Amino acid sequence: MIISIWRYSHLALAITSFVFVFLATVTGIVLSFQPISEQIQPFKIDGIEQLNVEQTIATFKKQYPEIITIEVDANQFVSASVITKEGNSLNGYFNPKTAAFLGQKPEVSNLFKFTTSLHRSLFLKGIGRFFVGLGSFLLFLIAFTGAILVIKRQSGIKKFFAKVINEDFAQYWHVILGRLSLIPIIIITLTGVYLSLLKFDLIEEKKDKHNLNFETTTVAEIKSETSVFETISLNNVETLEFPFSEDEEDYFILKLKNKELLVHQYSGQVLSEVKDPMVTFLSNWSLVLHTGKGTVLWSIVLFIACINILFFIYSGFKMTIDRRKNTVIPKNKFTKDNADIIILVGSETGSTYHLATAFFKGLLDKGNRVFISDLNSYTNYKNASQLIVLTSTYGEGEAPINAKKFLTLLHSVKQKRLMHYAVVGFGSLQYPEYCKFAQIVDANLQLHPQFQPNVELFKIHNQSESDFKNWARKWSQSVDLDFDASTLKVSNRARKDQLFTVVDKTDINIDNTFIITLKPNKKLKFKSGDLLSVIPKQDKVERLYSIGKIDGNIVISIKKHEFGVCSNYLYNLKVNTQIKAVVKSNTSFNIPKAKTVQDVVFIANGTGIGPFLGMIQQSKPITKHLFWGGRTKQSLQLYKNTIDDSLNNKSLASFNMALSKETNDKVYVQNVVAKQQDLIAKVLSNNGVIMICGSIAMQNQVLDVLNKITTNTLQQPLSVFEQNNQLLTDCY
Ligand SMILES: Cc1cc2nc3c(=O)[nH]c(=O)nc-3n(C[C@H](O)[C@H](O)[C@H](O)COP(=O)(O)O)c2cc1C
Repeated sequence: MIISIWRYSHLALAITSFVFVFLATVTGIVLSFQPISEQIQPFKIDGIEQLNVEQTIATFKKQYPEIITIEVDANQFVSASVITKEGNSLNGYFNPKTAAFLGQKPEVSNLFKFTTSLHRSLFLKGIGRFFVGLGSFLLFLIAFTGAILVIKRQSGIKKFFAKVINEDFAQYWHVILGRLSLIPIIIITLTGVYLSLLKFDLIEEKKDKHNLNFETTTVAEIKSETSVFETISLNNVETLEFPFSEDEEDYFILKLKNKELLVHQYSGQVLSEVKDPMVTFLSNWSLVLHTGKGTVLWSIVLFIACINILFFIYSGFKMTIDRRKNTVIPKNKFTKDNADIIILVGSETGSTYHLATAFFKGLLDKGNRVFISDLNSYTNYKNASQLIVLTSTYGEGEAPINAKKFLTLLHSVKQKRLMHYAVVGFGSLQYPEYCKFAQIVDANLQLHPQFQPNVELFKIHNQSESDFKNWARKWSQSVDLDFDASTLKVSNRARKDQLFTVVDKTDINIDNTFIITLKPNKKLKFKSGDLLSVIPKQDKVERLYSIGKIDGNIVISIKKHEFGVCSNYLYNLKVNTQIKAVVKSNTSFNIPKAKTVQDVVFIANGTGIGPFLGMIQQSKPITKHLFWGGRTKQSLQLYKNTIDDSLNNKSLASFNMALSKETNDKVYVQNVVAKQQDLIAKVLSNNGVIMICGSIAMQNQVLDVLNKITTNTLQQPLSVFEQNNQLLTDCY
């Protein structure tokens, strides 16, 4: 709940201040170039810190009979106002070492003038200034609430800069850039607020007055001490006003960075010194920090910070819109009390709702009485016999936002009927506490007297649709429901189709199978085991194909079904034509990293070999073994060259084949796996991985065989290796 307060505050502040922040940022980007454009002008003389004021006055006096002022600006350019020997007045930049005139002060460009007005007051004078000041304060609050959100997300201030897992572009960069530009943004906003308060006289700059009379100046002339001008280097000067006349009561006014001195014009003694109040010190620093005046480096930091603010506006709103789009609970047809099946969803950013909704609709379509809600709405259900919990995990193994109250409710709400339950955890293997909250929910339901499990806790990495369909299949079998999980229609999240060119397509073989090779038209990152999503125009239903990557192309092995809409569509594509599709990453079925795993066993039947065709060719220092089941020797022809090449160049260590229609004794892939139990046991005990792709029927048979092998030879059930992520499946 707490995190939601901070998130809503962050969002509410962003929405209310959007216009001002946007305008201030865009103008800020333009204005950050002003100090840079000033610094590149040719008026800077190196080494002015080695000159003292005495020397400078002497140099100027040699050249000009009368000097009115000398100034040193934030860029360390020296300007002066003098009268020449010819009696002309000369104003502009000078070389303090020679008193030579360098040029007139250039006019501030119209672009900077215009942008400054817009930045300061939106051309609305006082009221505009007020709103800009307010906008600056709101941006400070946004940065502050953002920092709190990062602390919460990272589970503590100490982990503020710890690694962030990249699951979503907008979210990842919002956090990464937010952390990096937090300090500059806080500085920009606080100095902005300070400067506004100054403008409205809400902060008063009370300067002390000099205490000087004629007697002081006369006494000063008598004492012969060294001139103060000799002790002050020129770069510390802001302005030096020369005496109005030669009368001894007229003096120099020397404005330094932190004080003002009145200096006797003949003796060089300090007649009076007034220190700047704290307010002036802060005002000067605020101006420098807010505008970058005089420093190219800080101007660049300000520029980058402004660009980041624009990115935060984009990524922040994108995340909000995505979240809103995602977290729509579908309309219930049945009430909680007249439904038989209750689906409760736990989700932080809404992704789980896609699969939950598809499942809910699939069950409804089959005439089931289903009710869906979020986990925080858990209550008693009069007629329901099945509870399904679909929940993600957040923070460090914590409940997502709409599930925080669930565990308390579970123990306080009295459930009159005995219910069967199933829990599906959605998470990411990149987090150490993988699907932890689902585990906690499952453990609590196990201990609850009113609940009985019907399938084991099921964990899903990266919202894998195929894994979810596998679970849905298992669950529907366990409750004896006529439900075809493969027909679940999952809505397409902001689908961005890409173009692919058909570069090769084989004829169909004896089993009506063919291989299609597609080349992405644009550079695309993908791996063998990822999924190609195709939506044929005819029925607009998404199909997912496991892909292999060979020479940067996508290779798919497809069985052409007589009335199969998508398989016929793909088969009828001609070489060099283009198709629209999307590659979906499927990290739970990519070949593991060679660092962690040394041996991998691939098991497939039929077209399930597709992703493995890419994997066996990869030249990773992993020992790879392939088991494949087909019907006849001819069935192998499609894949033979790739397998032979891989065996020849040793990227594949062994190949075991089972042919079910070649001889009378039907041999299936699970039979050849059973014969290689030593290899399987060695791979699993060596922390290796087994990957299975193909039909569900084959998967079930293979899992039985594997379980026997692990139980007999390693004295552990297969589930132990499954929990250890040593068993990866992608079956349909
Ligand atoms: C900040 C953050 C923390 C996460 N922590 C975990 C975690 O501890 N364990 C885990 O398995 N997944 C974790 N995840 C991954 C999410 O559970 C996963 O992305 C899930 O699919 C999100 O589903 P949802 O959008 O429905 O909440 C985390 C994600 C984020 C952004």
